[in-house]
Order: sequence, then structure tokens, then C-alpha cells
Amino acid sequence: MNKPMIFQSNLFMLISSLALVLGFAFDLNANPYGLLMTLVFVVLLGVPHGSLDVLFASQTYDLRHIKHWLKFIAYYMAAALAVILVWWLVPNAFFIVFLILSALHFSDDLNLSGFTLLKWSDGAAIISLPSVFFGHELIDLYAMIIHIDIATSIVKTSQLISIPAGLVIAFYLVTKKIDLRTKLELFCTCALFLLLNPILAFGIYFCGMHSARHLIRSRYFLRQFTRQAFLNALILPTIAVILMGLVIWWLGPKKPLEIDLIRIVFVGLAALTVPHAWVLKQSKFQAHRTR
Ligand SMILES: CC1=C(/C=C/C(C)=C/C=C/C(C)=C/C=O)C(C)(C)CCC1
Ligand SMILES: [Fe+2]
Repeated sequence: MNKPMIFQSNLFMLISSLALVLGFAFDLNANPYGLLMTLVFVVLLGVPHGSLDVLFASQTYDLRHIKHWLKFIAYYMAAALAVILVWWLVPNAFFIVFLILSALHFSDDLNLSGFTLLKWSDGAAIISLPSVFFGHELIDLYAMIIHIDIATSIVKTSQLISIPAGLVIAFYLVTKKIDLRTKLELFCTCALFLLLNPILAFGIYFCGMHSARHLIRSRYFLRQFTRQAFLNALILPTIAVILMGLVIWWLGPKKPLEIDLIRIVFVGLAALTVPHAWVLKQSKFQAHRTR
């Protein structure tokens, strides 16, 4: 592990522990600004990791001319729009596929290569553990995106999935097969998703682990780009995404603020996750990334 990643790892564990202690001391669910603040963090710190896709694409597809860039942006947007269309047409199937894709995508965050079963269990735990103690909250949240009956079935299925996932993780935590730091990261991740309210747990994990670690790994993978190009790639598409979100909010049908925010942020994330995961897969980032 390189120095920036050790720092990120320590920070993630510190923030998770603090949030867990504070979560027990105060009722974080009762804070009306909690949701808003978490979503602001998710957008400002989480979206930039996807924003870097422009550099991954530039490196993978050798985008040199404006024509190539326009074509890439058109494909990326078309994929995102296609996801939104699928959400419209078959919201339930869309949501289930999105959760599975998210589990697979998050399973690349910790250094678990060589431990396929543990990797999948980690991804499955991230998605399923909130259902164990926060089942009702999770149903309410999912019901903002899909029909409440399907939300209930998904949460019940998640509760079942959390058992084998939790058992596999527990097994690896007590044996000596993985290193101590990875064990601690895994433990914090599970504690977060098991014990904190789902949105807060997601916000901390998405910003403090998924996005932060991706940015660090990317800086090594995308060495050919200058610091300025890296910063531009972080900022400009993020601004474009925020503007698009605002336009959709402005034009779209109005529901209570909380529902609007959850829908736009999570359907937006889902829409972007498909081309995002695709670009990363094409770039062979997984195979080359610095550990
Ligand atoms: C929908 C939803 C949730 C799940 C979100 C997921 C699974 C997001 C995945 C994002 C990805 C994969 C980004 C890629 O970089 C929560 C937070 C549990 C509760 C609120 C509603
Ligand atoms: Fe990602």
C-alpha cells in the first residue's frame, strides 16, 4: 500500500469509528439536516471519482481529436439516458440489477484480489447489511424509487443474503488469510452498514472509501496526465453532472424535497454507474492498479 492510501485507510477507519460512536450517543436519524448534508457530500466528494472517467477514456481509446471526444461523451450520455429509460419502463428489474452491479463495483475497493468468495461477500455485505437492523428505513428509502411491495421483497431478500455474506466475512476476520489492515477496513465497512442509518453509512463509505481510494489508485494509473489535467477532469464533468441534476429537478415532477433528492441522486448515480463501470472495465484498471 502506498502512503496516500494508508492515510486514506486510516481516515476512513477514524471517520467510521467516530460516526459509530456519535451514532450511538445521538439519534442521527432525528437530524433533519443529516440527509441533506450526506447527499451534498455524496455529490461533491463521490461524483468526482466518476468524473475521472474522461481520463480513463482518453487513455484507453486514445481520444485526441474533438471528434473522438464528442463521440465518447455522446456514448456515455446515451448509456446514462438508456438506464433512465429502463428505470421508467421496468423500475423493479432496473433496481435489482443496479444493486447487484453496485455490489460488484464496490467489491473492488478493498485489496481482496485472490479471495473471490470474500470479495463477493464484501460487495454483498455492503448492499445487504443495512437491511438487518434498518429494514423499515431501507424499505421507506427504496420505496421512493420503486413500488413498496418490491422494496419490501428486496429488503427481505437482502436480510437472507446478509447471513452467508456475514459468515464468510466473519470466517476471514478470525483466520490469518488476509492482512490486518484489510481486516480492519472490512470490519469498519461491515460495522458502518450494519449499525448506522443506511444513507449515512453509504455516504461515509462512498466518499471515504470508494471514491477516495479510486482517486488515489487513478493518480498512479493515469500517470501520463499532468496535475492540471487531473484537476480539470475532477472538476469539470462534476459541475456538468450537478447542473444536469438541477435541470432535471427543475423540469421534473415535484414531490416532497426529501423524495426528489433521493430519487435524483440515486437514479442519477445508477445512470452514471453503468457507463462508469464499463469505462473502468475497458481500461483494464483492475489488472494494473497500484496496491
Ligand atoms: C438506492 C439507495 C441506496 C443505495 C445506493 C447505491 C447502491 C448506490 C451505488 C452507487 C454506485 C455503485 C456508484 C458508483 O461509483 C441506499 C444508500 C442504500 C439507501 C438510499 C437509496
Ligand atoms: Fe465507482
